[in-house]
Amino acid sequence: MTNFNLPIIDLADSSKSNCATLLEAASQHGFLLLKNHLLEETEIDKLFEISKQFFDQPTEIKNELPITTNNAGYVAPFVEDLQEDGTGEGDDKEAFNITHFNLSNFYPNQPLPLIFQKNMPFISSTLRKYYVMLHMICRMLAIALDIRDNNGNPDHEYFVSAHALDLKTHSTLRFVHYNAIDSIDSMDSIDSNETDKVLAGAHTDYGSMTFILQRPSLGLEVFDGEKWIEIKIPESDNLNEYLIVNISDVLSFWTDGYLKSILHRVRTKNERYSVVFFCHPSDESILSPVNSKIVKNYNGNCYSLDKNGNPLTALEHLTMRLDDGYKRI
Ligand SMILES: O=C(O)CCC(=O)C(=O)O
Ligand SMILES: [Fe+2]
Repeated sequence: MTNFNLPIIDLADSSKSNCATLLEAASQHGFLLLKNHLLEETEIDKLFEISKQFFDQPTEIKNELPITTNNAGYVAPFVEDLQEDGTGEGDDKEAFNITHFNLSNFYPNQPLPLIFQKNMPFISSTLRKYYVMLHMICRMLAIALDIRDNNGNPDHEYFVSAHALDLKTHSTLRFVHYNAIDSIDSMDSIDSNETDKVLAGAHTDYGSMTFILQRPSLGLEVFDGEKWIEIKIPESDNLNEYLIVNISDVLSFWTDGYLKSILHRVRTKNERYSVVFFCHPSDESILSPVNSKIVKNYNGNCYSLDKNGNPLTALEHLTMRLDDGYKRI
């Protein structure tokens, strides 16, 4: 399988030329690596510790708060099927979703297992940092796209405003655990030439952008239109140097497809943990293309309409995608 070195974007550099570099990465590849991001090594370690503590528990305990139709709680193996083309058998992974945040204090309005409850002050402080990074990236993209308001004046806060902290959103923090393949019973179903197995089916993400942390650093693959490509993270002494960012559906709709929401999946035989933060704009955000010359000239015709021909809201799009992914609940 081909490897792919993701473009690296320095979050500490807000110069106009770096905004343009970010836009190019987001429009060419849809996946990128952030360096000089805001998460400390100790924080990332702690997120994975909390995750392991939760998933190490017996199934009955994990299942005390099963996933709800509005995406909160524990996702047992095979409950979710991310594979978009309908050929999937369900994902052999388990996850816990924390969602419905009150963005003024980053506490969720959902019942939580004890392990997450105990660590909520820490988790909230991490979420606050994710939002700072989200806003920085939103602003850089808007500058590079040179978004204008109705009067033709620069509106470089357009994406930031859609993610304002006083709005209702479905941003979601997800802890995911993939089993090692030799502990999976269904070895027969694995192609004899293949040592790895798809553990999260091919899909695009539903929000505006996604931040991904993974341990170990392998298993993520993106589809380049013809073939699957394994994402390679550059060797570094510092395990936490890079944070993966994945441009998702909402930013793609807002830019008429100029920014790419790329099909991706997880395929590995190793035990793997990931901590994924799905950023969503306010539920009411309209998913129609922004006022930008670059977007107009691109003319991608790439956004969804409802049955009356109106652009979808972020919540309508999310609800549609969740219904599709959780056929089993
Ligand atoms: O586990 C990962 O690294 C990413 C999983 C994923 O793509 C998703 O849950 O949307
Ligand atoms: Fe994803």
